[in-house]
Amino acid sequence: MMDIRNAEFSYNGKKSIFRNVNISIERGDVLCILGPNGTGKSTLIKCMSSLLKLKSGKILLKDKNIYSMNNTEIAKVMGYIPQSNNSTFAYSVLDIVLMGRTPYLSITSVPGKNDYKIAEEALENLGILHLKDKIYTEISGGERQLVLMARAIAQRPEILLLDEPTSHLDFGNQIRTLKVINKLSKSGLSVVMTSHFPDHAFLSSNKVAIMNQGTIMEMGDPRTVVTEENMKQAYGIDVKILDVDEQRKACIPMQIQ
Ligand SMILES: Nc1ncnc2c1ncn2[C@@H]1O[C@H](COP(=O)(O)OP(=O)(O)OP(=O)(O)O)[C@@H](O)[C@H]1O
Repeated sequence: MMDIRNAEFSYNGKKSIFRNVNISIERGDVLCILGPNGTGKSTLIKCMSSLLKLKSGKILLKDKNIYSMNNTEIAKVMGYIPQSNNSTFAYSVLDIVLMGRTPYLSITSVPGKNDYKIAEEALENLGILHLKDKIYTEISGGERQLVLMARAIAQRPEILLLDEPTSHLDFGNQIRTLKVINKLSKSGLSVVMTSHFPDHAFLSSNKVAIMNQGTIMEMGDPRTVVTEENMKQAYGIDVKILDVDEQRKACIPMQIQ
């Protein structure tokens, strides 16, 4: 679905934010990118979305160089939700979600019955159909995050890039969002998300990458990558990884002195 080969990026042409990044994302993969503040997770996701151009290396989306594709071509395959979610215009929630259908409309056409159905289904899946007539700028930050997720789902992409999708969400909505990601990945959607919560890697991902000091420190199955040693190396803190049950693990910070 997506291949990142030997990627290097720099904002000013001099100091690299990251280098030697190699990632392969298959159909149905959920890749969770962990790592300390400022290590380049959002920058990498922006490169994957084509918003930022690599200094060197390649990003292939379904075997095509992403930088040779136009926006509509990309939008038919990829959804991207950035970290910040501001809007200046007083659109309704339903209008915002309908924007996800734009790649499928011609310049002169308006959304049809089927587009409304898809948009309402996306809102319902995330448990926020009741917000559909509210004004986007008048709902909470967490609700906005869910609305943008609904918009990306309504876009029916094959790969979804989510920059900290749970950062503004309450505990219930964090779990609900991870469940939706799980469900969508089972039907073939590939997801790349950044997170500050190692537990989310256990809950939702089949792959995890730890970004540290400008490169991918380790990548693979969450159980082998999210270890006490790697958490210490990446974040400089002691944690205990506990078996919660046979299926699940939890990453618990050690006592704060
Ligand atoms: N527009 C920009 N111009 C120059 N440098 C930038 C720009 N945006 C980010 N950076 C720098 O790039 C580095 C990586 O930032 P980035 O936002 O990708 O990190 P991150 O891992 O996503 O951090 P966080 O977890 O805090 O969101 C930081 O040192 C940051 O200061």
